[in-house]
This record gives sequence, structure tokens and C-alpha cells, in this order.
Amino acid sequence: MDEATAFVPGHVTAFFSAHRDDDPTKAGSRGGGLALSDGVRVTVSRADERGDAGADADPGLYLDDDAIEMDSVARVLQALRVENARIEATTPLPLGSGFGVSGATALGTALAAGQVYERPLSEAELVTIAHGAEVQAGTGLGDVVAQARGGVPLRLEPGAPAHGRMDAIPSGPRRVEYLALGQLSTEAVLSGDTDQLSAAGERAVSTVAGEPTMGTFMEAARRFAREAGLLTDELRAVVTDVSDAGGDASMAMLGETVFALDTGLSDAGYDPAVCEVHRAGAVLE
Ligand SMILES: Nc1ncnc2c1ncn2[C@@H]1O[C@H](COP(=O)(O)OP(=O)(O)O)[C@@H](O)[C@H]1O
Ligand SMILES: CC(C)(COP(=O)(O)O)[C@@H](O)C(=O)O
Repeated sequence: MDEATAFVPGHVTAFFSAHRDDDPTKAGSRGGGLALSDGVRVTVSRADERGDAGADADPGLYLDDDAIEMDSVARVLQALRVENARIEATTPLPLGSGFGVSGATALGTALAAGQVYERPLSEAELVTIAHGAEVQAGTGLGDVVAQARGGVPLRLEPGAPAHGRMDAIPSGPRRVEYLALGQLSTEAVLSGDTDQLSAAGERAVSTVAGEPTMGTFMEAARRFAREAGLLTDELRAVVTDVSDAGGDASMAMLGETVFALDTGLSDAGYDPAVCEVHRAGAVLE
């Protein structure tokens, strides 16, 4: 096979607790979030077999045609012992704004490179490689396993498939709106003191696991955003505007981004991007 393409949903985390471990397959997060139909499409090809295609055949990672570096992807390629691959990712989502673009690109790369380079690895093994790469890069803890599952994933125990435990809130088609105001470095937040944040995250997971409904989920998301101490004045103002208009919104972890269910942001007078809950996990196309 010359090339393969995978689609991986975006994922906004609504609340989470961080769990460190020297073993990256055991490290991860508990938490809840939404898999999004806006995601990352990743095509992997063998750059060394593309003949005279010029710059279009150069190896490396390209996000919407720009050459970029992403540690999570470099680590996936290393784990799969893949060299000289060309990885073309496209996404409507902004990078570094809490949509799990680094996890999605890592998982899409693992799935597609596994095909192109004929690695005899199962889905769970490829998810494990992408999860470990994302954890070691410091850019995420739970996005990859959530993106592999889809829907409204609840991460009840942290870690890659062999260690983690997941469930989900049942969801039919559901509109999601989002407003990305700016970037927030996941690496910077995760490398700081996360005790207060994680305590709040643990409470949110217990509450939502005990009553797995979208209403409880959004209420827990808002409480977590307040308790984690990550809300800027601007984020707080937007979330309040949505509540005042009768809607449900909270902050996407970890980004300067507000997400809302249904028409929450547009009803409050904003001009958000619109997608929906993606009710399936990552797939090879
Ligand atoms: N222009 C850029 N802006 C933000 N991150 C970038 C950029 N180029 C490369 N990166 C890399 O992309 C990754 C973004 O990870 P993260 O902040 O967790 O974002 P996301 O929430 O989208 O996953 C990091 O590895 C970062 O080094
Ligand atoms: C919240 C976060 C730790 C980071 O998410 P992002 O900034 O989107 O990469 C996520 O991976 C999680 O474990 O829930």
C-alpha cells in the first residue's frame, strides 16, 4: 500500500484529573469530554517511494500544508520504526486550543503508518503507541483513548487500553458550538502543580459517573472550570453570556476555548464554529 488515511475526531475535555506514572501506558487522566465531528484527517505515504514529485514528496509532518513539528507524532514514528514518511494532516480545528489536535494527529499517524508499513499491530496496540507518545510529549493524557472511542467518553481509570477503563454518556446526534479565543500550552499546565485541578477533576468524574446525563456533565464541567482556576475573565464572560441566554457552555481543557451544546453560543449572540458529537471512534478510511 502506497498510502493510507485515517480520520480521528477532535476531543474537548470538560474535566479531568492527571495521573502520572513512569510507565506511559499507565499514566493518563480520568475525565469526561466530547468527541467532535471536526477532527484531523491524516494521510501517511512513503516519501522515499514518490519518485520525482518534488517538494510534494518530502518527508515530514504537514498540517494544512504547513511543515510543523509535533513531538507526539515524532514519537509514534519512532515507536513504529518508520523513517522517511510524509504525513499530511488537515483539520478545521485550531492547534493548541484544547481540541486534542496533537493526540488526534498522533493516533491518525499510528493507524495510517501501521497500514502503509504493514506493522502487525492491533488497534489497541496502535492506540497504546499513540497514547504513550502523547503522554511522553507532555501534550495530553486522555485525548487519544477518548478519540479512539468517540461519543461522550468518560475515562473512569487512566491509561492506555490495557490499564484504562472507559464508559460513555449515551448520545444521539447533538450539535456542538465552539469559540476559540486563544492558545493555552498543555505542556505548561501539566508540568505545573495540578493537585487542586486533579481533586476537582476526581469530584467531577464521580458525580458524572453516578449520573451519566448531559445535564450533569455540563454542570460538572462548569464547576470544574471554576475550581481548576483556569478561567480567564474573557472565558468567564462568554460562559456567563451563554447561561444568561438559557444555554449550556464551559471551557475546553486545555485551551482558551468555550464550547456549548446545541445553539448555546449563537443564541448568546456569538458567531461560533459548528460541529456535532462524533458518535464513533477513529477510523481508517
Ligand atoms: N504553531 C503551533 N502552535 C501550537 N502548537 C504547535 C505549533 N506548531 C507545533 N506545535 C506543537 O503542537 C502540539 C500542540 O499540543 P497541545 O498544546 O496539546 O494542543 P492540542 O490541544 O491541540 O492537542 C505541541 O506538541 C506543539 O509543540
Ligand atoms: C486536558 C488534557 C490533559 C489535554 O488536552 P489538550 O490540551 O486538548 O491536548 C487531555 O489530554 C486530558 O487528559 O483530558
